[in-house]
Amino acid sequence: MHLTAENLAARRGEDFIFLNISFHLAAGEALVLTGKNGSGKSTLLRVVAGLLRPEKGTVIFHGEESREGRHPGEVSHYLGHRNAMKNELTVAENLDFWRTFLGSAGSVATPSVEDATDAVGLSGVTHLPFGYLSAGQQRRIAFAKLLVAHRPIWILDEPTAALDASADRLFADLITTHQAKGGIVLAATHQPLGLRSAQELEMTGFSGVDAGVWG
Ligand SMILES: Nc1ncnc2c1ncn2[C@@H]1O[C@H](COP(=O)(O)OP(=O)(O)OP(=O)(O)O)[C@@H](O)[C@H]1O
Repeated sequence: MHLTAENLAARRGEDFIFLNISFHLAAGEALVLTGKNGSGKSTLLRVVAGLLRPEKGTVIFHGEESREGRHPGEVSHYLGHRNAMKNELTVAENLDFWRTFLGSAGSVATPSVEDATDAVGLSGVTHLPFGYLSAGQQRRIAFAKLLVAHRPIWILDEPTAALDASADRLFADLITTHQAKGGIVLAATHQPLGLRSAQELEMTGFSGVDAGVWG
């Protein structure tokens, strides 16, 4: 299993945000994107997730079940800045929706909604409307979405924003467990996540493109 990006370039509006980005991630490996605000981290993650079309270049996932390459967006979880949950639905209804909607890639067993909320340190909240939870609790439930449906690639944009120190450690442990099972992780972050087998890519944004940083 591996994920390969070759010579990716993306534009927002008139400007190129990055050019010639290439990377290769094998099973169990992670890519951590760093760089200042506006440097293009979210843009690159959205390209890999299939939410934005690259201006040029390719990104392809090769799984174990088939020799054919697929777009990684088909086999990824994307955790963006927003939590992608409905405030008026309960935690259980939200997670049930995602479990059904996403299905499971492959035949990997996934935890129940209750077990997934336990795993993010929030037992006994599944009956509450999502909107009743605090910002940090909501982020934890958004993370539980990654557990209730199996996806080999996790694409995480600032996953630990709004979290306390214990949640930081918990997320790092869940990500490490995903990697240990052969999962691939791409994460944009302003704070070290302490991931294992991680490559770092520092994004420089439009000014970097101008200065020829990306060659
Ligand atoms: N929808 C859009 N239309 C035009 N430009 C955009 C759009 N979204 C983002 N941009 C621009 O693209 C550049 C890269 O933004 P991006 O969100 O990828 O940065 P980032 O590194 O993730 O930043 P942050 O650390 O603040 O989350 C910025 O200059 C931003 O203004």
